[in-house]
Amino acid sequence: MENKADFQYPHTFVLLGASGDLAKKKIYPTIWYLYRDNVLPQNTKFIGYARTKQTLEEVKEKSKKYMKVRPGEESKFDQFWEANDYLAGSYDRRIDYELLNQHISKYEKGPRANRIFYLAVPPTVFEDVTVNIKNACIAIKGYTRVIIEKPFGRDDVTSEKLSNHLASLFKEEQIYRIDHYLGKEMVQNLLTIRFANQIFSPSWNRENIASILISFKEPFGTEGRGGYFDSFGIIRDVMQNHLLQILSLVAMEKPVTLNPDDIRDEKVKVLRHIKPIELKDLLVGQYVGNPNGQGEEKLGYLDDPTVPKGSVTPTYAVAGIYINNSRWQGVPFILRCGKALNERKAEVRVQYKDVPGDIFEGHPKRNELVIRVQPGEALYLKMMSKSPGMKFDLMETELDLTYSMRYREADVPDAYERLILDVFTGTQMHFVRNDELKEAWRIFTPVLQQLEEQHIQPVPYTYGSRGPPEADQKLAEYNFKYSGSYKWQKPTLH
Ligand SMILES: NC(=O)C1=CN([C@@H]2O[C@H](COP(=O)(O)OP(=O)(O)OC[C@H]3O[C@@H](n4cnc5c(N)ncnc54)[C@H](OP(=O)(O)O)[C@@H]3O)[C@@H](O)[C@H]2O)C=CC1
Ligand SMILES: O=C1O[C@H](COP(=O)(O)O)[C@@H](O)[C@H](O)[C@H]1O
Repeated sequence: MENKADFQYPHTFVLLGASGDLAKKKIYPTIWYLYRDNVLPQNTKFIGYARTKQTLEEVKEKSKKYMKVRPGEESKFDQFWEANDYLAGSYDRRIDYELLNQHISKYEKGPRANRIFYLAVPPTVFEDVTVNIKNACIAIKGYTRVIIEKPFGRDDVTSEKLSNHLASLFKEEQIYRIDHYLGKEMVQNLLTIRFANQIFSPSWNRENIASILISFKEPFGTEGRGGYFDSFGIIRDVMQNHLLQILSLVAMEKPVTLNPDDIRDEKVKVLRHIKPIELKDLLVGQYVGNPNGQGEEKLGYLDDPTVPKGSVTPTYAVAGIYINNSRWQGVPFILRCGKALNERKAEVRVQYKDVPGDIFEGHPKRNELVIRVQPGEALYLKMMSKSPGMKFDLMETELDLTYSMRYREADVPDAYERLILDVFTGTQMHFVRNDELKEAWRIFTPVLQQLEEQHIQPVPYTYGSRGPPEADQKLAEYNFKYSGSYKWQKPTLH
């Protein structure tokens, strides 16, 4: 870790947008867990900043219900809030940031002091906030780092404008672009699975792999908050960032070292081998209410009063992507994501080719390596085996690494905990670099424009279903075979 030596000095973590939803639901709980677990620099001050005039006690009241406090941790929880302050101020007036600067400076005794700014603010105030941080709040005795959340623009042009703006204020190493999927255990494990196992490396290519499905499913819709979602849609919300990031980790070449820039160089390289997606590569859907469902399930996307009438914004999408390099040419990477589906699930399915020259009557099913990101981290390899006993039958089975069974004591931290700690230690391995972002928009912008300009009608699917039936046809077109015969024998404990 780069900056552990710095941990002896004062640090200030400024949460801009401290009155908002993300702050109360995610960021306050995360900094509390990091504080509780004693992994942050001892002398860290947390300052919430937002326009709302409120006391720290009110901030605490609003976020308390999202923060787990286990028995025996009550006094530590009180200490955490003692390390907090709240300051009300505008986002656009320099004078308010000068006051913020004075406030931070009070805690910065000694030769060195570092500052981290977390921007949990809407994109509309983004430029004002960053300019004012630069003009009035830069650390003079240590580093200044800024953490930013998506959306990083809504197409190539707006994203580049934002990147240029940021680049005019900060060096790339000061900017931490969060894609919280990069903080998830199994996404971080991809590098290890791929490059620390000789068994996978030689078969990870077009000679052996038929297709790769990278999938995100969520069992709830927009639930009255579709107004924001409608201007983005599922492709910008999930596919262009989370799923494409996973794709680049699954497909990239081995980096020279584990240095963050070596890894990100390889991620960019693989993205550069992908042509912009075309309409023919895409299927989009939008959920409709389920008349037999309960509560929210009865409501379709267009029933959400915050969604414009007749909106064609996709809430579901499948895209087939080809990587035009010698490892992957001809292998479809299928990205699939949707809201209001039958389950919460994010996973990667690496489907191997059919066994050539089959000698078995039962016909072997394809091997499939499943990397389940959530819920319940797991890695399992579906394979064929002889059925135990006198018979000589083929049987589908699996090598199963289910984390909850194998690592009972392990505490898998939340993505945000890892990522915020990474900012303190200065490791950018799990953050999105400017050139990765540029490539991601290059791949998706043309098709997003075509969807909007041609007003492409999404295929309807029912709330709580697996998505539009047409999506399975699309998967089959991209050489993803579902046999439907696999039965998982859930292990029983002895
Ligand atoms: N360690 C563990 O926890 C393990 C758990 N299991 C569990 O066993 C169960 C089955 O294993 P799994 O690998 O999912 O194997 P299956 O081959 O049974 O299912 C794979 C997935 O295919 C999708 N599917 C269903 N119908 C179709 C269709 N008509 N066309 C295309 N795809 C379809 C479903 O996901 P979707 O709707 O997303 O398309 C399904 O989850 C799962 O619940 C799995 O979690 C298995 C092994 C280990
Ligand atoms: O970035 C986003 O991710 C969430 C899903 O995150 P998860 O960690 O719960 O899987 C999604 O609900 C949201 O629409 C999207 O913006």
